[in-house]
Amino acid sequence: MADDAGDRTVVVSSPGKVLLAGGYIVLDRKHTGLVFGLSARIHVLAQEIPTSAGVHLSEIVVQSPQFLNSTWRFGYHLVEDGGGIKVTQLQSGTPVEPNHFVETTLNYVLTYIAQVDKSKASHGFQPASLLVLADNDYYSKPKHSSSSSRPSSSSSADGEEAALPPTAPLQTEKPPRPRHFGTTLRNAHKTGLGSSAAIVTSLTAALLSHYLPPALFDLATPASRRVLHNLAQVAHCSAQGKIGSGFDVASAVYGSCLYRRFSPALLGGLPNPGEPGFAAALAALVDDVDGSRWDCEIAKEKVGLPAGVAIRMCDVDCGTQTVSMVKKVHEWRDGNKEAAEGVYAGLQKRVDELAGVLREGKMEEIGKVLGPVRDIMRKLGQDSGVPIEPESQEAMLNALEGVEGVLGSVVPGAGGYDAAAVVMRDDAETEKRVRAFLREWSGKNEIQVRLMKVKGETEGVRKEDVGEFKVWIT
Ligand SMILES: Nc1ncnc2c1ncn2[C@@H]1O[C@H](COP(=O)(O)OP(=O)(O)O)[C@@H](O)[C@H]1O
Ligand SMILES: C[C@@](O)(CCOP(=O)(O)OP(=O)(O)O)CC(=O)O
Repeated sequence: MADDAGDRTVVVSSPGKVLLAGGYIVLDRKHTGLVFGLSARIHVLAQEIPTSAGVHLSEIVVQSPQFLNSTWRFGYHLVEDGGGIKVTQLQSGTPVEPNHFVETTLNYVLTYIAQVDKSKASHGFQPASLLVLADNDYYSKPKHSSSSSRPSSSSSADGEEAALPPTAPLQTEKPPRPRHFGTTLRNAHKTGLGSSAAIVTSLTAALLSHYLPPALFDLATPASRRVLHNLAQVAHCSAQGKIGSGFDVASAVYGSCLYRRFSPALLGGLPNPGEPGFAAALAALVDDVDGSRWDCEIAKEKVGLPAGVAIRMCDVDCGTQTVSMVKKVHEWRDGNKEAAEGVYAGLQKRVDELAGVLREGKMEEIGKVLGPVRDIMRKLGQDSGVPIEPESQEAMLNALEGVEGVLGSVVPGAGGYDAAAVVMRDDAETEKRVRAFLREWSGKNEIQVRLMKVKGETEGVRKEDVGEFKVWIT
């Protein structure tokens, strides 16, 4: 193991997101969306893998100890003709399902690192272990589990302990104890907080911080955060099939902001990983030395939250397909240009108003601007034949808005059946009333809705104190 191994151990975390207003319109560069970061974070701990003298290992291992069968081992090689670093998932023992977002991120980030630090291209990468720890709100509690604790060894009938590192996590307070969900990642029920953007961002930041010297990458500097943003956007877009506006990666890096997307054409000329010229083209795009390529706007100063007000998320026990919803809305927009322009401009006006009201702390006006946001989203859904604010959500939100302390509500992001955002007074009494309301509503209706712990928060990516994660360090 290298002498400076201790210094290379790093923990980075990024927040989840809620697009409070601006769904669909934010896909168009003419418009903006109001996005808040969330207190639920995904942490990635990067550390060297210690090797015995004489043993040569060239592996990068990514593990998600909260899920079954979630250790991904990768070998890597340098591709000729400037094709960059390509990783290959290694299988041994029980076959492990590929993790497309992780694999894609490794291809992009290792290529970038080898391009800016030539010693990596010639001498290779020291083996590294990357541990992913997601705050529990990213996934619904497994139905059979009664408490927040990780299963004990004795309760492990299905081999889930095998996914855990040798030193078990025992911390109770900070950071919150990560739950084992007792399932594979594929079968986990996501709550829609933006896990892929947060993991791609944290993994990218952890790899850059772990492998590059501070002179080349230091998360504390605006220049490095720009590199992180650009690289994470490119990797996430590639893994996602270039369909999103990138608001989720922007908020994972910068936290809450009014977001205007980058031109989709920006990524058009980039070869795929492994293709000739990929490495140089990627580094040029990410570094964007003259600042001419990345035209996204991330306005943090336009976003705020009045003291005593919280944005809270409700998890609704139903699924929603963002991609097919976007496709249908776009079909409607393309066939009804004039009407769509009116609806989009109307929503933009409300997005700006909402940002202004929240920023200026006008608590009493929050409901007055969120109401019209809901009306426009509902109408957009009706016009395009997409359940953006379906009747079941409409009825629930209308009733929820009658609970004392609730200032307004909205179906966030693309809308649909799976989530609701509530802007409410940030006190225990309001929380109690909201929980009681949701319990009663779930009892009387055929949906299960629950208030999650997560709250809107303004901070983006950050380095964490490694000492708080020492039980995970091997
Ligand atoms: N804890 C985790 N560990 C490893 N990969 C994860 C984790 N959570 C999410 N991912 C990655 O993100 C993908 C989920 O992305 P996606 O379906 O777009 O959901 P979301 O809307 O939450 O971003 C997973 O398939 C996996 O590749
Ligand atoms: C439609 C959108 O404008 C907003 C979607 O927001 P969600 O928060 O619903 O997104 P997912 O987490 O991917 O389901 C698409 C976009 O801007 O990427």
